[in-house]
Amino acid sequence: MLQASSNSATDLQITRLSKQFRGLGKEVNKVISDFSLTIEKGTTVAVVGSNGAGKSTLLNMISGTVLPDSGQIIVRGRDITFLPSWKRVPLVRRVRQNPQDNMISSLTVEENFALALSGTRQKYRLTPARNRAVRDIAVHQIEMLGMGLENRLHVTSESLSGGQRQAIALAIAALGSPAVMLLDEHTAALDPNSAQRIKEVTERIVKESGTTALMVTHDMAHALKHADRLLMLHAGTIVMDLDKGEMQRQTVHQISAQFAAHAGESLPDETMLSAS
Ligand SMILES: Nc1ncnc2c1ncn2[C@@H]1O[C@H](COP(=O)(O)OP(=O)(O)OP(=O)(O)O)[C@@H](O)[C@H]1O
Repeated sequence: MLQASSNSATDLQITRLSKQFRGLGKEVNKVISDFSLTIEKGTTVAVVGSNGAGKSTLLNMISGTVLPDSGQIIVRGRDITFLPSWKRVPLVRRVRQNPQDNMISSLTVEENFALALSGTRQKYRLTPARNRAVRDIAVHQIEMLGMGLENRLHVTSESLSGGQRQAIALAIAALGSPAVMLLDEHTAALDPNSAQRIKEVTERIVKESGTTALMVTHDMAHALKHADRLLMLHAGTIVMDLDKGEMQRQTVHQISAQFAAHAGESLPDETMLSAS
């Protein structure tokens, strides 16, 4: 495996990444074009933008479910650009929008932990579910959530609410403090109260595990409150990149007006809804 050089303060370094898809009529859709990004260790970066801007495709390439046409992705100094997704597990974790996609519904919470733990050693199997050490780790992770879910280790994940599942998914994603956590609209499918709870839990989990988070969201208020940096995407490129100071100095409407000036179109209604 190629060991790429990168700054030790950098968790994620993307260089000149491009991806295009071909339609049935062979028309080419350039989804991500010449995309470069460097993220400092422990930073939470929110990614917002137009519909179809390429946000999910970007996360897919970092998690390895889609391979880029060109460019390079380096995580903690390791070139993962073409590494199979399962081999990225120790470095990159993802929490998806739909709670059902984050755990195996028919397995208990403890078994889901066991599976995830064996995956970090790249040998997926359930045997460790009977292991006391797995239980201790699961309890420790669940305690971090502060939601009183410690007594739910032996229920199947399908019997948990959507918010409880997303919370457990975050605790599983934080196992072993991965370099990068990808949060893919992970509160979008929840009712407002659960979404608010999960946003707070996310901030705690991300900070406690010292991980770098890349958080795709259509919730502008969430992005401004919880992120250290805001990237705004349009047509596969970054049209705005604001640090915390710049995010705090401007109103949501100023940011949105700047986006419209750069992108030639307004942010989607659902993005502004949360901030109005
Ligand atoms: N596997 C695929 N095959 C063909 N086209 C794809 C594929 N995946 C994504 N696309 C196209 O790439 C473009 C970007 O899609 P993507 O899902 O990355 O956007 P997004 O920014 O996440 O959008 P949204 O905010 O609406 O979820 C869209 O035009 C989409 O149709």
